[in-house]
Amino acid sequence: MTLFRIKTINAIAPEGLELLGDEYSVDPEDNNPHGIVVRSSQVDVDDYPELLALARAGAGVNNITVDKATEKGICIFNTPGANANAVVDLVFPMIGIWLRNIYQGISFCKSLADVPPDEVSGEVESRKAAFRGVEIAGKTLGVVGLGQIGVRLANGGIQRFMKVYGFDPFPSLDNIHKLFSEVTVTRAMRDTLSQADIVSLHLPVNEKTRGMVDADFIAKMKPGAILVNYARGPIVNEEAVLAALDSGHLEAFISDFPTPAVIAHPKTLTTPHLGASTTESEGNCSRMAVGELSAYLHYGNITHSVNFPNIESIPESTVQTRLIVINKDVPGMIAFVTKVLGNHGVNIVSFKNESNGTVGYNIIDIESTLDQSIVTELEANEDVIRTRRIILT
Ligand SMILES: NC(=O)C1=CN([C@@H]2O[C@H](COP(=O)(O)OP(=O)(O)OC[C@H]3O[C@@H](n4cnc5c(N)ncnc54)[C@H](O)[C@@H]3O)[C@@H](O)[C@H]2O)C=CC1
Ligand SMILES: O=C(O)C(=O)COP(=O)(O)O
Repeated sequence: MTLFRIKTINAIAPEGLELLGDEYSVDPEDNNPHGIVVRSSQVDVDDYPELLALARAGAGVNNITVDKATEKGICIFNTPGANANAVVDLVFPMIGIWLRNIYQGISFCKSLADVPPDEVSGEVESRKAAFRGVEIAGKTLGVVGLGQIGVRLANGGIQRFMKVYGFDPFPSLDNIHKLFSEVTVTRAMRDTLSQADIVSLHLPVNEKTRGMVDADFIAKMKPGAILVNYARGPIVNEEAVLAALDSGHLEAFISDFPTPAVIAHPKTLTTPHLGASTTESEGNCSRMAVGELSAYLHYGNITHSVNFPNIESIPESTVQTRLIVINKDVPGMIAFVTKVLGNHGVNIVSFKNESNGTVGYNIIDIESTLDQSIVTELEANEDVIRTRRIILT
């Protein structure tokens, strides 16, 4: 029997979707789903009246109306780290392609297709000097954003015999502990920018970071440095970057977010948002997104939400009803919920609460059924955003 309808948007790897059992329907055409799994397409949660949760199979959630989702009690997940390796695995080769003139070298070889066979090797040896490059080893890498990707990139730089500096204004201890000791973490961004031959961006786009890489940012970089953007296009002020390429202050701009002006500039290399596009990463993201979504739909448990607090509770076998109360994070809500339930003689087996400063989330286990009238009474409180009754069998 179908309990939950899931809509997929974009190509979601089957490895994850296959984990969903018979209680789920999965349909890209579903227009009224309980859950959505999406990659980079835009999603406005207003379009889905019964939506309970959405899982972004990936890192960035700038394509989702997260604030509206919070107001409506819709939980938004992402999959931290699941595609981080894929990004790092592309950024280093792209730097190498620029530094070693590989793109031009490959084009040159292609141009030899019609040269008589006995002349090819002579052409190669006489003209290869034009493609001489420089090495990654010994260069200084500056990583802006030491999250899942930034930490792996910084460590990868050390493994490639680079000097590595990194900056993050809100570093998570988990990530910082994974950094190799050789990486220098600077307290100010300018101290990373001023040291680096190559600056790589690995931070989310949001109202604070949109346009962050402007003329001032670039002026703090070393003359002749290379800028790499595998984070998001709008973090970079394109006009400022193009001007710096023209003046020579930047040697090159390598980006996953092509625009006509960037593609047209001779000092750029672009890829079509390919950072996470590997078989491994797509499988990881799909499995993780589906796991998060199904734990939420079935039990109301939360891991890796970007707008709700993390919370997990395993129900006792005697529990019949799990009541979820999502409320604004204001004082007195636990007392309110327990009072309403107590007034109706409802015996609570377990009450778990977590909050994140915006949303309070309560998992209340009950050994009986729960009348709709009691739920209605809870919902009448203007600080209650949403409730769910999950029937456990
Ligand atoms: N090109 C692609 O296909 C992909 C792009 N991305 C992009 O990369 C971003 C980072 O991904 P993850 O490392 O997985 O995320 P993450 O959340 O683990 O790390 C992001 C880090 O950026 C830091 N940060 C926030 N504001 C900052 C600022 N103003 N300056 C410096 N650091 C700042 C945060 O404190 C955090 O440590 C994503 O938000 C997404 O936009 C992620 C995956 C694939
Ligand atoms: O995870 C991210 O933030 C990405 O940018 C990856 O996007 P994608 O899932 O490849 O469309």
